[in-house]
Amino acid sequence: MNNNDIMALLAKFIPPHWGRDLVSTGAVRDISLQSPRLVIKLVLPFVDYQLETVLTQLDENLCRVSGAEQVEWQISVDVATLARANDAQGVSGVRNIIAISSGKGGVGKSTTAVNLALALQRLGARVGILDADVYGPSIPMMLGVAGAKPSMSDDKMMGPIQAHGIVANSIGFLVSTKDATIWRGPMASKALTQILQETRWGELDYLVVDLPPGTGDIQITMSQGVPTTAAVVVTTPQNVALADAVKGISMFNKVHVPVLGVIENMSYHICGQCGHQAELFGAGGGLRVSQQQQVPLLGQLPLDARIGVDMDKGRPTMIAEPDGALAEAYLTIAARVASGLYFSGKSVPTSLYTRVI
Ligand SMILES: Nc1ncnc2c1ncn2[C@@H]1O[C@H](COP(=O)(O)OP(=O)(O)OP(=O)(O)O)[C@@H](O)[C@H]1O
Repeated sequence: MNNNDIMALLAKFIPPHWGRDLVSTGAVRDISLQSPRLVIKLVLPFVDYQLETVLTQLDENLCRVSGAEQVEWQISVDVATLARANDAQGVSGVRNIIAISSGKGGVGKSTTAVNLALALQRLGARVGILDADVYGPSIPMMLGVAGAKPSMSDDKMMGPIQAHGIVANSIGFLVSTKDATIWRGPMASKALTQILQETRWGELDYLVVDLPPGTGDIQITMSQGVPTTAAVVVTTPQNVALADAVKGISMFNKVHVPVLGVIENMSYHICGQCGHQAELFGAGGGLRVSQQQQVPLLGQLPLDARIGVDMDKGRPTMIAEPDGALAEAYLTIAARVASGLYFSGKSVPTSLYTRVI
């Protein structure tokens, strides 16, 4: 067997959510013929969805080249740490921070952030979520842990709340919304920095940060105070939301945070009775924005009553219906976010960036 022939086959293969092939990504770690099997060991620098299924397309050719009768793919994940977009101090143990924002309120940013965090976890990552939405912290309720209080240790570090396999902290656990609504930008930003730095997150591959909606001073200060790796913008297809999504993308461009793309939420409605699909808020808006702004459209999610109902019960759709079509949509978006993040920046040594205290 000639390993070069096998590497040549692998080097031609670009998996669906990837920007590059298996070999140049550095994912191929070992190839060995253990007759009758060809064993290929991959270590992925980001989580992916359904890669195993996709890779079987290569099996026939790999068997022909190697003389093996079957291919065994051994896949594990070691999420790469990407360089941060700004000089803000890194967070102990946290490899990458993904900011979720929306130009306009009420477009489903928090709902999407929670399901995205849970989808990343399902794909094998260690995930945390920080609810930085000072003016409407909804994540405690969405995760079914409203009223919980982070534990406090002697060194004044908070222990995050555990929910559905991820860890969470929220301004909502710590101050009343009434107190927070009168905060101005610097104060909101200070509270965010504090909660970010003074939580014992543990080892995380991705920390998802749910920013308050809008593109004003508060959001700018906040995005500068957080050692963000990249951002995602959530919008609905309505013109007014799209205009604000463009403002959101411009804001991140101004502060040099890479935008991984746009998620269009409430894109269409499927009638529960007859299955008819209706574009209530107009069609193609998210795609137009993504093309104009030259960022990917990461996915479209339907307006589906179950998404809201599940959230209200504290069991997000990713948990309530883990094998349903909606979960599949979130998993696909999560895979695009994870690979987009990896390909958007420069990998750095994890040990330098994620000092654990
Ligand atoms: N795809 C969807 N289908 C149906 N309902 C949805 C969907 N996405 C969000 N919702 C519902 O819309 C409402 C607003 O969602 P959410 O709180 O996530 O928005 P937001 O953009 O974070 O709001 P805010 O600007 O207040 O932070 C919630 O009641 C939520 O359950």
